Amino acid sequence: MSDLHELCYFKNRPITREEYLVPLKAYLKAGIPATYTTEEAYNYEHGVEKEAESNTTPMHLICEHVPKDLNEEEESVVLEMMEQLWLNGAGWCLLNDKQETPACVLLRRGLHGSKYWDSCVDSGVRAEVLLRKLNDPNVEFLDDPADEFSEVAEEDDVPELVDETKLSTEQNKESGEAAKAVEIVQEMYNGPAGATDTYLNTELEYKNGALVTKEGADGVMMQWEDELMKAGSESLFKSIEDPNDINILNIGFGMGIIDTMIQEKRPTKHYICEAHPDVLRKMKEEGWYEKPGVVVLEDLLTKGVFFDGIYYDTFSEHYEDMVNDLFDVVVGLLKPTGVFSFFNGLGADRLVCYEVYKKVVDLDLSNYGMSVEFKTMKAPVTTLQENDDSPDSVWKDIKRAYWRCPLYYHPEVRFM
Ligand SMILES: C[S@@+](CC[C@H](N)C(=O)[O-])C[C@H]1O[C@@H](n2cnc3c(N)ncnc32)[C@H](O)[C@@H]1O
Repeated sequence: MSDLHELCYFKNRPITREEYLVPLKAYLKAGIPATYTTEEAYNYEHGVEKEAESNTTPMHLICEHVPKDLNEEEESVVLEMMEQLWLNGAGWCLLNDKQETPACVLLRRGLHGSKYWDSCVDSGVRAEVLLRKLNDPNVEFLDDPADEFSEVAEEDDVPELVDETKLSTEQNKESGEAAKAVEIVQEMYNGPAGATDTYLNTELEYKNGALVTKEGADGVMMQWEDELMKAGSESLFKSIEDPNDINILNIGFGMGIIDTMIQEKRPTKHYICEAHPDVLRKMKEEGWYEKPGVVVLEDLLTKGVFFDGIYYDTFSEHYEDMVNDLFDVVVGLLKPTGVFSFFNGLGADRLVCYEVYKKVVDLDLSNYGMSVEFKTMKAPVTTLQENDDSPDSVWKDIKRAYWRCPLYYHPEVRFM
């Protein structure tokens, strides 16, 4: 084990700047990467050449060993140690041998919501926002960023944010671990199916309280989400401009759960946008095309109608689609008093990713002059991994669980 790792076990108390922060900074300055793993240290010491499969980083060790009874002073030293590691490119979503990110370790130890947890989430948000910028074709890189990196690293008086951004950029570009982390995150956020075109050409079936793809058994919609849909339908009727002229739009019919709830509230007009032929067939069979006030749109056309409430819950679409296309549409179609809500499954494979995306979506919406409020709800325990083998697990016969969080953050979005 390296000295850097040794430090992260917090064997000596009290935790002071001199004993912990100062050496940590020195190791990093001497060139030990913030992503140096215990597996790499082991392989080095034992002459193993094979690349390790897991990544237990110093950040994992800190999250695993930070004592729970720290006083304020000690806590601030630990937080500064974490900041130093983030600043030097520690990965917020690298996985240890238990497939845990550093924040997952905190969660397991009952430290969800602690300052250490917030530090992990904030680092994730910065990394995600930066990643977006790096992928933006309009961003130009000036000169050779490697030169800039070494200059910046040596200047102590450079403002922190600038410093961190440049360091992280380099880390993301140069480190294999960071690239792997990016892959993991993208996989997490991309949801159960990749592309809309493929999805629309995939046969679906309604089976055992779920809408699934016929061959792959991907869950498109499941009955256990009804409480979440209830919260969605309530939100849509919260800011009605004229009670005699209520217009609601739902994008994505699925099992018609939210649409049935919307119907019970008798809006003047209820637009439903749905694209999949098998779902449209089901809607015809169930008489949705003939219901008074219901307008079925097979494509999201602008009809000169403005909505009191818009709900969005589709399948196989990526977060980028929401930011790049949907938010434009919402801004154009929502009444100034209206409420927009959506099925919030962004990053729901793990709580830390879910909370990172909660912040990212807030930042993105603010660019549209909108703000989001989240109401915390409990998600059914049968969705959690530890219940996978129980007979009432909702994931029985479903290829891939798309929900693993104990909480659901129900979003309500309004113009600021
Ligand atoms: C998760 S389900 C919606 C479930 C619905 N909220 C409910 O309460 O039952 C997603 C639905 O969105 C539909 N969908 C997928 N892509 C779409 C698109 N581009 N436009 C409209 N609907 C789409 C799918 O066919 C599917 O019926």
